[in-house]
Amino acid sequence: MAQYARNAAAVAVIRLRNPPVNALSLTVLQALEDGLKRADADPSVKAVMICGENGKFSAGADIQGFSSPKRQGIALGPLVSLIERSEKPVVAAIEGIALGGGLEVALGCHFRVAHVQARMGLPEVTIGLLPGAEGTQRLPRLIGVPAALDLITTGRHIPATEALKLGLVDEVVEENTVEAGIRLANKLIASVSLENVSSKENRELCKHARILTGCPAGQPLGPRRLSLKPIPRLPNMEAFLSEALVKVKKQARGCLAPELCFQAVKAATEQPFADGVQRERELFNILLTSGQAQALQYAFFAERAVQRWTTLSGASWKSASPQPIRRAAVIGLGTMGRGIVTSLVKANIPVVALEQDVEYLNTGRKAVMLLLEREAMKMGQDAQSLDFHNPARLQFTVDFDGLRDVDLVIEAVFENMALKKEIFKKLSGICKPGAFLCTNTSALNIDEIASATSHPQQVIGTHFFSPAHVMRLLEIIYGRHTSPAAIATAMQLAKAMKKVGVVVGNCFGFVGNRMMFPYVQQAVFLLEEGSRPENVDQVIEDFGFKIGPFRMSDLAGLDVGWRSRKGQGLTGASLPPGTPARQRHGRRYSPLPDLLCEQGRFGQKTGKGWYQYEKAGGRTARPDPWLHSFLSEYRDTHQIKTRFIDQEEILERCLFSLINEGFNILAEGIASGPEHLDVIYINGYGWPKHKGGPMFYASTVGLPRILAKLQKYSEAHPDVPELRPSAFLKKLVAAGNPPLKEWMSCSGSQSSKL
Ligand SMILES: CC(C)(COP(=O)(O)OP(=O)(O)OC[C@H]1O[C@@H](n2cnc3c(N)ncnc32)[C@H](O)[C@@H]1OP(=O)(O)O)[C@@H](O)C(=O)NCCC(=O)NCCSC(=O)C[C@@H](O)CCCCCCCCCCCCC(=O)O
Repeated sequence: MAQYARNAAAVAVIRLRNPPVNALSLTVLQALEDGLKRADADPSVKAVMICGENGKFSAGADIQGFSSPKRQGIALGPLVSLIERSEKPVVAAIEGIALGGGLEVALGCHFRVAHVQARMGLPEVTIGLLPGAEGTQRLPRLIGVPAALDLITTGRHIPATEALKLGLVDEVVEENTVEAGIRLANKLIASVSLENVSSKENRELCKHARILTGCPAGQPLGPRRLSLKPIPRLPNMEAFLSEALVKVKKQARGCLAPELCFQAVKAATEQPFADGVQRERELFNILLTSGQAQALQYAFFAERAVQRWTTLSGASWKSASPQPIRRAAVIGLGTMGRGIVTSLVKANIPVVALEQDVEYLNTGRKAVMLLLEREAMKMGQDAQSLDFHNPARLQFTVDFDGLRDVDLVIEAVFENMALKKEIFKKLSGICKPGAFLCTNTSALNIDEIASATSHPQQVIGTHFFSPAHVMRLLEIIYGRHTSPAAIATAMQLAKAMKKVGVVVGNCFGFVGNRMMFPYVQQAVFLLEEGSRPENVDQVIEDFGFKIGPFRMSDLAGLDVGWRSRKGQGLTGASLPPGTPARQRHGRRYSPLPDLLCEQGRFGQKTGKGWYQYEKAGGRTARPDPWLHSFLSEYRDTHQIKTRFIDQEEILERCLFSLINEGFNILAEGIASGPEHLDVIYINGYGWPKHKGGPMFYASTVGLPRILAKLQKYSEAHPDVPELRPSAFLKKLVAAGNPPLKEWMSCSGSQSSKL
């Protein structure tokens, strides 16, 4: 709702109230409209101030409402117009946040005062929409087309100081914003009512109010009504807009909202306000019904739902308390360790960074300092807080004794079980008993690592993604003995590092890599059967992935998987003589990646892999004629009949096998809901967010179709168990293809939090 109050000095205060973020539900909108009408009808009210409860103006329209079947009721756009038309000055007092529809309400007000720590923005684009309450028409009139286009197409939040520079707010205050808003409202009242009074003091007050408001005498509000303002012209508007469109399209990678945001702002430059608003509405409705908005809004809530973690044994976020991390340590300063140290420093956690010897330490130290300097450059003034040259904040050592008093250690050494166990044994003897011992591993067994310590309840997996200071995902893996406090602490740490932590169970590859395995496997099988790396990558990139499986493999290095397969006895010296080239343990196996590695083709780092590069370390992938003839010879050698494989088959075999593994993971309780898998894939594996993640995508394709396709491919490839439909998928189809939020109630495992 919105609370209406009168203060003694003729200012009506309307306070938006809908905890926790004062989202503009229909009830809030109705109360806001009632408040405005009441203030208008009361002759003793001379000005209105709108603010939000609990130090937050508003996070915008209630996102839940967009997916509710009943969307009738008062619309926000007309309400913003109503505010703007008011004959009594309306002031917005912005504290905390004014986002989306919240900022649009503020744009309807005649004056805006913001607290210095407030943040503002129009993030609708990030949930697949555009500012649909006339914001695409008012904002460019206020701050100009380039700045408005930037805010609307990126959805970025800006601090109050930047808003002041842009002219988005009139005043930034450090003190109580509501009081400042009332003070301004009182000055405005004085400006209106004292116009014709001739005392010197009143004339001064009037002058002050006019300077403050920029309103000429006798027309106190006209120029403050943004709908009446012309769009600030650019000398080269057309050229500017064409360039901007190219940029927006490039960054959107198949997501509709940025381009439609652009179109709405373009309409503001070409049409009168009312027509622009009409265009905004049309474009808004296209987005609202596009499916992408639904996917992006699902992703928004999924990211919040995974914060409410549970484990198979019933531990959960409700009962577990995170422990404070006053000091942390990182072991190993390779690529991952450097990124992890950087993330911790940025989170203001003092760090001890440890390497095995002085040479490695010096190399690692240089690399970390370089990363931190780059981060500091990006942060500008705020960088002072990093203070990373201070040894109390960041210390480098080769001495394990330096780890005695840390609260948490993140081991980030080479992916080798024996080495990790040796380190954990050492840590167990050195660290204080309450210290949490985290292992950065992408696949290894957490329980086995924990078995090397005397307090396995403190051991937990923290799977960072490369580059660790950039990637948002942190897969948090609990073992058999991991304590709820360790999970809660790791989740808290993820938040401090501005990452999204997802709690999952312990199995080979955990969630992300376990689902990735069948996807990559299918991609390689497709090469055997007739595709080329560039065909497969193109299909996957057209779907919206940032990078296809072969470009990805070249980037990560083919040697990583090769080492792991050698370790598993799938290739290399330990392979029993007589093992068929294309079969392991009775299943289909492709030795293609091993053969490339044997040729020294490790990907970008060697200048050759699935593609060729301009040089070792080069980044521009070009199709490689050598690889094409190598594939032909390989097919001849193994008498594989080549066929044309269409895009549909490429997409389905890669994605449906990945999704199928997702259903197995859910059935086993390794993740407690489909939203966990989706958050992992969006934030760690480049799954296009506007397709909602693999499990959401499955729900949009329809589970019966996924099942039928898997059955078809499985019959064609009986030696590929990953294509055999998961029992849980079959169960869901038999249960009538229930909506995603009901899946877990059919699993016999835990329930989804969505
Ligand atoms: C606000 C935040 C920055 C806060 O972050 P923080 O980390 O502090 O906290 P959380 O993110 O965990 O959030 C706490 C809590 O609040 C929930 N929540 C947050 N924002 C919203 C919201 N806007 N709506 C609902 N719920 C919200 C969140 O889920 C958490 O809940 P939990 O249960 O997990 O505790 C951060 O939350 C944030 O960034 N929020 C989103 C901000 C945003 O995107 N705002 C834009 C919203 S969309 C909008 O405003 C649209 C407008 O332009 C108006 C459009 C006009 C509408 C017209 C509609 C007409 C439709 C009819 C068309 C007819 C055609 C037809 O029928 O076919």
